[in-house]
Amino acid sequence: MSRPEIRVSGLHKSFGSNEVLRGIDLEIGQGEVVCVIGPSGSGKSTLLRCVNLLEEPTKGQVFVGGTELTDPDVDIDAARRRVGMVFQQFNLFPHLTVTENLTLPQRRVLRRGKAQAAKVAAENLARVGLAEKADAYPSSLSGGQQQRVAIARALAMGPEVMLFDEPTSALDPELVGDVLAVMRMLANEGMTMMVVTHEMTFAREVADRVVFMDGGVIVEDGAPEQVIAHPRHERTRHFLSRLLDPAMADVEEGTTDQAGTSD
Ligand SMILES: Nc1ncnc2c1ncn2[C@@H]1O[C@H](COP(=O)(O)OP(=O)(O)OP(=O)(O)O)[C@@H](O)[C@H]1O
Repeated sequence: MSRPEIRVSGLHKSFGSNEVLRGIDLEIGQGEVVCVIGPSGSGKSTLLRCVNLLEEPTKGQVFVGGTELTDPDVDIDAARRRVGMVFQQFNLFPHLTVTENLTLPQRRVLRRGKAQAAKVAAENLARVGLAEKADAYPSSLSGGQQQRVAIARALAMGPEVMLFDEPTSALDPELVGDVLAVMRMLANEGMTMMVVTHEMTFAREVADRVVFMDGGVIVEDGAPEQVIAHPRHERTRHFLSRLLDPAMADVEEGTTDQAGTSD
């Protein structure tokens, strides 16, 4: 692997007595795309949130581009700017235009001048295929377009790595493809990406590695074909069989009705 762009070492996170991350070690190389999968509550979001210090780890270290973000002496705001984050919800300001949604954080956080911020906004809107929506308000856009604006907003801050937390799970199925296409483009451009997703086609086709988490630990970490098609661990196999065939979950949990259908 090239120099790790993201390195997580001995990471623990507890909320009160609930130990959510129980010793995570993970390295992601420059330009690598890693998809993180796992059951609900396994700690995937908490791991992402620890990588950009939206959550403070209880123990362990996080490095991005060689800088330790968990070093108490580090300039936390500067360090955090190196990490772009895209959430399930788009979190756009409804009263601002698309361009203003992109310029505001640049001006407030990076102290960019108005013209420079507008130029960077325009470049990144073009990058996600939304140049013609520059003056629109978020409410006039589809969910997929709003998520692409959220991606452009993160890119406009010039991050070294991008984290995606279930970026398509709030979208209608027909809108998912456009967002995944933008993520695929970023991967092809060499962006280092960590993506929590259950989009298995994306994981198979775009990811360099798939990491399976369960119970706050990494159970399996390998090439997509290996983890998805030939999982080594029973826990991974069980999760994937339920994910790829949701009807199985109903059968196992006894929720299938007597006629054999479920709703
Ligand atoms: N801010 C918080 N305060 C208290 N508990 C939290 C907090 N954030 C997460 N947790 C708990 O941590 C555990 C793991 O949550 P997390 O969201 O990381 O899991 P996940 O694998 O991303 O799940 P999902 O797929 O449902 O999003 C859950 O039990 C959750 O309730």
